[in-house]
Amino acid sequence: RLSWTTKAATEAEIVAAIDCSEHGRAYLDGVPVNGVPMCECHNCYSGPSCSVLASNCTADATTGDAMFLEKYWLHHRINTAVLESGWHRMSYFIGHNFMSDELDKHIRLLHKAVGNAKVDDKFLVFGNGVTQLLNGVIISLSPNVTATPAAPIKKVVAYVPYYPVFKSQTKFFNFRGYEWKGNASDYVNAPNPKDYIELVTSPNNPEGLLRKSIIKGSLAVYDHATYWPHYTPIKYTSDEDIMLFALSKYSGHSGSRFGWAFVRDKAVYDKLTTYMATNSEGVSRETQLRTLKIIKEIVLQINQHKGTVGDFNEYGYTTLRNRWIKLTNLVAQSNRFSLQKLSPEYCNYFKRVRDPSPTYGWLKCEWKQDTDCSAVLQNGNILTQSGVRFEASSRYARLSLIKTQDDFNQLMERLSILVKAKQT
Ligand SMILES: C=C(NCc1c(COP(=O)(O)O)cnc(C)c1O)C(=O)O
Repeated sequence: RLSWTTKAATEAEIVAAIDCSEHGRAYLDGVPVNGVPMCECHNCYSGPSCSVLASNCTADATTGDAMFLEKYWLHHRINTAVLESGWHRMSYFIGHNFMSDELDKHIRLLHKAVGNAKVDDKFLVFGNGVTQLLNGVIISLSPNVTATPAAPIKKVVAYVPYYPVFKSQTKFFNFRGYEWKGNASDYVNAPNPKDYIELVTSPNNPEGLLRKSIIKGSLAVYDHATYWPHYTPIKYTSDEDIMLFALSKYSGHSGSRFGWAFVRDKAVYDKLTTYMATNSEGVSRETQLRTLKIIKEIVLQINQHKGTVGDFNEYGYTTLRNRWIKLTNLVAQSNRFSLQKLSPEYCNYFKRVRDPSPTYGWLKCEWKQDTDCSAVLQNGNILTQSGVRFEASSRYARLSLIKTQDDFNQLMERLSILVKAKQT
């Protein structure tokens, strides 16, 4: 018989039952109205229960907020709810280097079940998202210019188009041991490749192609934020010196701020754990508990229901594949736009050829006068990220395909008007 947990469980179920018309959500920590957390509505919706749809509202396809996975967690609510006591892990200390041993174990089990990364011979470091680990890894690979003033500083590069945070974060922290040096393709034949920290995103953000390092011998950091079956065929088990993974992209829990790094080299591991201790004393213990719960459910469903929609990976892939089919069919109706070319390929996880299901549409404006694609789309009430942010041409714009169903529907409605327009 439950006792002290009844109140918390009851509160959680009352809030979960608040009707937001499927166009929003109420949360335990939401702003209360008459003592009840208010509905937080999806884009274009408003009103106490998110039932009012603004006419001609602007679609927002800017962020990689993987809310398309929310429905899976609603279906799997029994195995993934976490009730946390008021005294849960109050101490600074947990497991090893501020990391839960149990979570370490289950992350490794997850990769073995999916087959996307070789993990047995590598150290594992948790971070507050890949966002925190990225700077941690760059600093860990760079010289301490105070201790070793003669050591050459590292040149941080990425092959265009690349994830804009690589440049903005590296320039923001501006540590003396490294500097941002731009497009990796400018240094392919560098005489001193070990001086280069090459950020390799695979699959790449924005267009979703699998990538490998292009500077032979560089210190390559593989950002595998989307190297999961939702987004790409698992063509090989990645076995790189440094590999980064993001819970935000895999399970959709961007708000939990959890990422992890597999590191082959012990010295780099030690520097990275020192960075994590110095920067934030590790990752919130609440987040580690929540992440463990989510990953345990994913592994359980893979073991019990692989290949059905009960399998998280199948659910994610099927949902995104359907969206990609709708988008490509719409864009094909005119010569105004084109999308990245992706082909069906064999996937080692699904053990079959699977269709493309990328995270983003990498849209090109083909009409001569449409030189600023993001502006063309904004004039059509669609917000996107301009190709310029990725150091690509302004003729490109990135469309996020992973937000809520409402977001995707609004994107498609607005885009179909632009597709049907006649060239003047
Ligand atoms: C949210 C977006 N990107 C997330 C992202 C991240 C962020 O991961 P976090 O674990 O959420 O911090 C890291 N690396 C790549 C290649 C990414 O695409 C975006 O591109 O809109």
